[in-house]
Amino acid sequence: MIRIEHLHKNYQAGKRDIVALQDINLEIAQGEIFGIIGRSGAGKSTLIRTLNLLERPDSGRVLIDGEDITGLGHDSLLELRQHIGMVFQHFNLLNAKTVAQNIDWPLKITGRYSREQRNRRVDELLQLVGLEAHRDQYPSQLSGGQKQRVGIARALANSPRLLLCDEATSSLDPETTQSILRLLLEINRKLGLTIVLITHEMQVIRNICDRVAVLDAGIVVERGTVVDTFLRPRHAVTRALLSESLAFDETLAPYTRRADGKLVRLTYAGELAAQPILSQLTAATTALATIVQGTVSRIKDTPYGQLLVEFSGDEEAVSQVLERLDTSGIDHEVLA
Ligand SMILES: Nc1ncnc2c1ncn2[C@@H]1O[C@H](COP(=O)(O)OP(=O)(O)OP(=O)(O)O)[C@@H](O)[C@H]1O
Repeated sequence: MIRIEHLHKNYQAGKRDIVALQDINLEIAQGEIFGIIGRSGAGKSTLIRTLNLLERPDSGRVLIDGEDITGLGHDSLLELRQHIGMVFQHFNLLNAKTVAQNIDWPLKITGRYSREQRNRRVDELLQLVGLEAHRDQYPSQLSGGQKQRVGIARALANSPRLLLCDEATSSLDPETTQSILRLLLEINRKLGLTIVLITHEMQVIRNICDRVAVLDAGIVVERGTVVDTFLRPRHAVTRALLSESLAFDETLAPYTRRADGKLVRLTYAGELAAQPILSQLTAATTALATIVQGTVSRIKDTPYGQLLVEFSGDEEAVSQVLERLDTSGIDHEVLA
């Protein structure tokens, strides 16, 4: 649906040339939620803004449904932007207008609809984002989460093909973030809408994205399904962003290790997460399994586990467990 080819973008800051994007190549499929994550200054905003040409790349192409949008003239670009909704970190609402008027605004400026048609559409959108009771309030009377719901309804007004979210939850508290993420997921599923979002929070990616690209200094350093990227991060930047992932915490060892066994990191996902894997690995042996550290949780709809386990006891029994691990389908690494 979206193809980004050899995208480059530099900024000029005085005499300095700042490279914001370097040879970005990405494909984003129809109906998926695609996340772009990176540290501050990585180029995320620049990249997402090239998808509706709020930012013009210096070279490269952005194809949406096969059409190269970088070649569009002024009128075609305005037309295109009606089909690409955008949600902003700071909401960007019109403060002198009510909730309903804010949502109506993009409908009104097309000049295509009667007042009655617009009212009907605004009612539908208010219902979709759960703000029926706030129709006639002003942005100053709303919470951050409610403001973002208005922002989302407004972005959806013209039934876009694509929704861009620029740090849509970064100004919200964790609970409100979750409710906005649930809303985005619901919209994606109900409307089959493609969503591209940028964030610096892995939590956002983990909760709703299907695939992710990790951006660093204007370069895509890693990309893949969220499950794969989270459970098997390859690049140091991804590992650093994954602060919640299971880095071995040295300070735990004296408390939780028996210190005479093999310390093994186990990573598994999907059906394996519902299996009694430790019992199966040690069954009919005298080996003991001690959990040193661990997480069992989910990435979007995929359950997973990451455990640090010490297998101890009789040497032969421990070897037998390690052999079983090799044929188990569980990713594992013997650490000590
Ligand atoms: N208008 C501009 N003029 C000059 N430099 C810019 C401009 N906009 C962005 N930059 C620079 O380009 C690089 C990428 O910026 P960008 O805002 O895309 O990163 P980001 O990943 O979105 O960062 P943040 O998470 O802090 O918003 C940074 O070095 C930034 O300072």
